[in-house]
Amino acid sequence: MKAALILENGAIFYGKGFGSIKETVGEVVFNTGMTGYQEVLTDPSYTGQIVTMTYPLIGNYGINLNDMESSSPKVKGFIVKEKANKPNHWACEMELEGFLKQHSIMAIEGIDTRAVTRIIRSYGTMKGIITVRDLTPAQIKNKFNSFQNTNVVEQVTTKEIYNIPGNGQHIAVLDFGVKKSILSTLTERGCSITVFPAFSKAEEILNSNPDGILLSNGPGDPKDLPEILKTIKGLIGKKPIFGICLGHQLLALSLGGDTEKLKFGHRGCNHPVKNLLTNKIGITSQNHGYVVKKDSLPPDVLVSHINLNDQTIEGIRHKFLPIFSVQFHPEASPGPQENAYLFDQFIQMTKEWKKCQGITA
Ligand SMILES: NC(=O)CC[C@H](N)C(=O)O
Repeated sequence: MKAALILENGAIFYGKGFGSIKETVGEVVFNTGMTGYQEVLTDPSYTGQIVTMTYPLIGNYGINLNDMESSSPKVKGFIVKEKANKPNHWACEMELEGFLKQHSIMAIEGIDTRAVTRIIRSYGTMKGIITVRDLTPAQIKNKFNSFQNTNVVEQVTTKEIYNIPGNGQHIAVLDFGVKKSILSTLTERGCSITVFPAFSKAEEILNSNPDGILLSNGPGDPKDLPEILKTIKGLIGKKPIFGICLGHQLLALSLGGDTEKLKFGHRGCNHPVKNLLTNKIGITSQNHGYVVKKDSLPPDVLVSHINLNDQTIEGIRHKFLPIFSVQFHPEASPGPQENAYLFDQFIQMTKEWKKCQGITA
């Protein structure tokens, strides 16, 4: 069925609708990964966003239940150049189209996604509509005006506390839309995990007596979450803390720093990041539209990592407290796994902290 992608700057691209045919509006962002579309679709941090993949062939290895980053796709829409109709992979359990249909996600194929990307790179991230109707200019304007990407963390956080057993360190994960691979990376290291809803109080989290606290990734603007900042302020100095992506941004805000929106964000699998403490460069997986503002951090917090493409802040570390965070995704999925050492550092930090507290590990 003929469908159109309408961008906020007036550009219209025509293609073919697939998945669940229904109108959708969201923030259009591009991802430059050559593979990993399933992890992208199911990463809760994309809630409210229409994702366009720059790589021109999507769906060629199908969908498998192992690579889900959450129980269902979270994107608001999906834009591809060519949808592969006959996936081929030993692990393939389903086709992309059926998967999107099953979960009511509208997608469009036949779009020059690199042209869309060039528009976003020039004008900045903007809203978009995927539709099969002929909308009038007034209808388009209305659709754009009525879409705001707010209250997204509450859509994806767990409603209930739950535990994942393990024999190692006890980690409390504050779930702002946590990716499954963050939990599995901790599980692989033997951790016992308690996952808390995003709006839990600091007291509740501390009462579970964790060895460390992980602030997860998640969708939306960190400044929309003042309640969570209050919680994090109540955790700082009490336990070791590790923040990832939204968790990193929230941590920076809680420590007195500031965040801002990037022109078009970082989403892909090959962003070079320099660890300023070791001088080593890692290739990282990324998905973020906001960033910690340069020179906004208080004197007791240092910048530990920077992005070598645009020199933005990619990691911070407290000078005295066992607290650090990164903007990129050390759990990868999709992307290179060479940054998983950060999980080991965090676990080591929780052990040392315990010793300093005079508690035998
Ligand atoms: N992956 C994430 O946690 C994203 C963080 C935040 N929503 C951003 O876009 O910057």
